[in-house]
Amino acid sequence: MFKDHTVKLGICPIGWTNDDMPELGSGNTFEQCVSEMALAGFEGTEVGNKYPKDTQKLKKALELRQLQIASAWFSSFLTTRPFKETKEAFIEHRDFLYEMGSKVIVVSEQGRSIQKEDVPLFEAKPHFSEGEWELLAEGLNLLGELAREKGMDIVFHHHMGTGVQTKEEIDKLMDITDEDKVSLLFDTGHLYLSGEDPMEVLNLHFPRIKHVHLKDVRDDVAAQVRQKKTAFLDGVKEGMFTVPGNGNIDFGPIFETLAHKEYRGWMLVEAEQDPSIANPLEQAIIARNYIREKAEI
Ligand SMILES: O=C1C[C@@H](O)[C@H](O)[C@@H](O)C1=O
Ligand SMILES: [Co+2]
Repeated sequence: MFKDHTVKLGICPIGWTNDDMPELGSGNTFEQCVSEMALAGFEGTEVGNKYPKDTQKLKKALELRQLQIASAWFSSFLTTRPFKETKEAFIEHRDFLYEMGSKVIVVSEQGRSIQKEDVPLFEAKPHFSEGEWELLAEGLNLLGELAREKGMDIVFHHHMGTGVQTKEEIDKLMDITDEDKVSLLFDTGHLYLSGEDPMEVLNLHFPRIKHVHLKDVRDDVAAQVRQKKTAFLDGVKEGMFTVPGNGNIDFGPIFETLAHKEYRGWMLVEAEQDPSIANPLEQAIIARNYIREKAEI
């Protein structure tokens, strides 16, 4: 299906330790996490809160396991804080990723996000005013220029509970940002949970997609989250997300389209769950086997 070497397959540490809820998987060490990623058959990862900050130490630990750093999450506050604050933090983050050999930088706008708030996920997401959209577009174009200084790209992460969640909002963001400066991260789980058709976003925005998160959704848990007005992080703890092959998304057409359109870049399994309930190594193996079967890689 995928031609040799066009796609790299990774897994994010969020199934072992969760940056938003450090109590989840607090006993799981960095070494266990990266060893199990390699054991399950992955070649890359993103950065989690337990990874060494020292790039030499991190490189050594990864080289021993033949893993690469695909990218790492960056929270921007372009709609709510002075640009200077986001810029300074972004440059530090960019330089760390550059040193680690990454080509893309994941950016998520967290201005007015309810991602970490105790409010109903399906009712309380922010809706940006025209002024906020302008701030976001201008700021992202500037971050894109800063990334380009190092030959890198920013990939914008649409996300549940933020101002860029729905297909309509993604379409608008792509429309008002510079295609040469702002690329898109395609996260299957966030689109599906929001009620969008991931295939529509994939087909429409494929030329801008430079990073992929493979996240599955359990329909029954998602329905409970909606009905009980649960918050995002509580939904995560209840098992709203899982690894591909373990939930209700059919990844067959998604893989076929990515392969057919000759996607080049990383695809990373990213499934935040409670590791005391969903054993991270077992989940990683389930995902790896499913991808081998469905995507033939
Ligand atoms: O890429 C991601 C990073 C996480 O921190 C986030 O909450 C998760 O849902 C996600 O998609
Ligand atoms: Co994601």
